[in-house]
Amino acid sequence: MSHADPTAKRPRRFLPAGPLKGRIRVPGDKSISHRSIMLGALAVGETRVTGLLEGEDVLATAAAMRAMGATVERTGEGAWSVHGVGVGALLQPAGPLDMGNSGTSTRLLMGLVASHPITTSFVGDASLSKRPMGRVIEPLSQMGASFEPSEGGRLPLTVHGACPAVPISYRLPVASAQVKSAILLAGLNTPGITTVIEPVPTRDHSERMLRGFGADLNVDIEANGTRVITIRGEAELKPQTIDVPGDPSSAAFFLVAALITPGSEVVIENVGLNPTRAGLVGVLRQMGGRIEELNAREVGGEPVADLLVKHSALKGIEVDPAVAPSMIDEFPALFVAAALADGVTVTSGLDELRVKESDRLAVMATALTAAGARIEEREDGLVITGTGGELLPGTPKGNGEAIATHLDHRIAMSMAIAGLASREGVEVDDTRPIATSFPVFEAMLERLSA
Ligand SMILES: O=C(O)C1=C[C@@H](OP(=O)(O)O)[C@@H](O)[C@H](O)C1
Ligand SMILES: C=C(OP(=O)(O)O)C(=O)O
Repeated sequence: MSHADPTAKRPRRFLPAGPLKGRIRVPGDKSISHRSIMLGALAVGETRVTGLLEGEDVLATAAAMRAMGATVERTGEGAWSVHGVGVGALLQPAGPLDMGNSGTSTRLLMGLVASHPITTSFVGDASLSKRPMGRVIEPLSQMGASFEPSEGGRLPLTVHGACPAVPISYRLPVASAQVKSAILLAGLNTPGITTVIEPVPTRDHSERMLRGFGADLNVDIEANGTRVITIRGEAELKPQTIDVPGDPSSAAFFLVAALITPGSEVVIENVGLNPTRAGLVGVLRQMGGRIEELNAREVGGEPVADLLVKHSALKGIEVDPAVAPSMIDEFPALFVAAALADGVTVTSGLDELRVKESDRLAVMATALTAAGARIEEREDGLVITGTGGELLPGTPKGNGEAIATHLDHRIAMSMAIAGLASREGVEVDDTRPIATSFPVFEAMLERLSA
């Protein structure tokens, strides 16, 4: 019997490795997985999902939808069946909804609850409890819901849904798919037409999937690129069969790992390449990364391809801030690529990275510096002077101590791949958060470098 303390951190040293070779298939897209369960839970009848990401964040969404009356069952590996209750028929959960580490679950479900006759509390881990919820509280309050948040608009918080809610027209003050989606989901059970005006486009899975489930949703694109999204409420959703494409945000770690590890050649199969998500591939190519798209096709209404990636001599570039929303979760991995490139990489327009699972600008600056990189942290981005080769610990600021990951899965995985290109390895203080989005990450990394 194991006496290991389940609450203890799980540190690990990621060692330099030989070339990465082989084919992998990363788990299903996290954003699409959350939405499959939420929308399935609102449709009348059975929605079947394959390729669902079975990470902790998505399991938190599944548990919450169950607590509000839907039947959500696992029928096989990545195969799930959801019997929905119908829009407007979510039930009052018996206790607080535990969102774990997941911002997407929290903000989207706050939207759903906001237009149902439900009062419930949302709780989460230490990381999630620091993240700003005011950005959804504001529009959802305009729709009639009321909120009792903790100080600073944070979790734990209680939502009192409004039924009927009031349709609004809301211009997004931050480029956030979570805020957009929260309003659209609230709009599903709101009489009349709810409008979201999106000056900077963000991932559009909610729009695609709501339409796929039969919602009356329309997107107009103005001459300046602003997107005006309208949804007619009191909708009836029809159950769907969904095949979830591989997550480009998970593929990102292996793209970068193969690019920076000499001799590597890897095929990552079935990667979602929705243009609102695929920014990293273009940026890595601009840096000289050899990435080919093979077998381009459509899966679950999303563009998908197999990516062939080979070790490449990367060079530093200035990253156009306009691409940021289409690769927002991939910056920690990009920073690793930049730390090993030849020359300087400048990033800007990344204020949103400061309110993710951790402050990803500060935490990656500290982590990469400790691993031997040269980083200048600015208000809205990092300036990284690449080594053009490997990371050498023991630089003046590096202290060889374990990298602090601050309950952030993407920091842990980014620094794990930085270890591949280091002379002495990189020690990550806690690998547990990886399970939120990519439970098989470590096994996949071992298989490719074996
Ligand atoms: O809508 C989504 O599924 C997500 C939107 C993004 O967050 P923001 O909306 O806060 O940018 C992203 O960082 C997150 O991982 C998933
Ligand atoms: C920001 C992320 O997720 P969330 O906001 O759902 O916690 C992420 O996965 O990088």
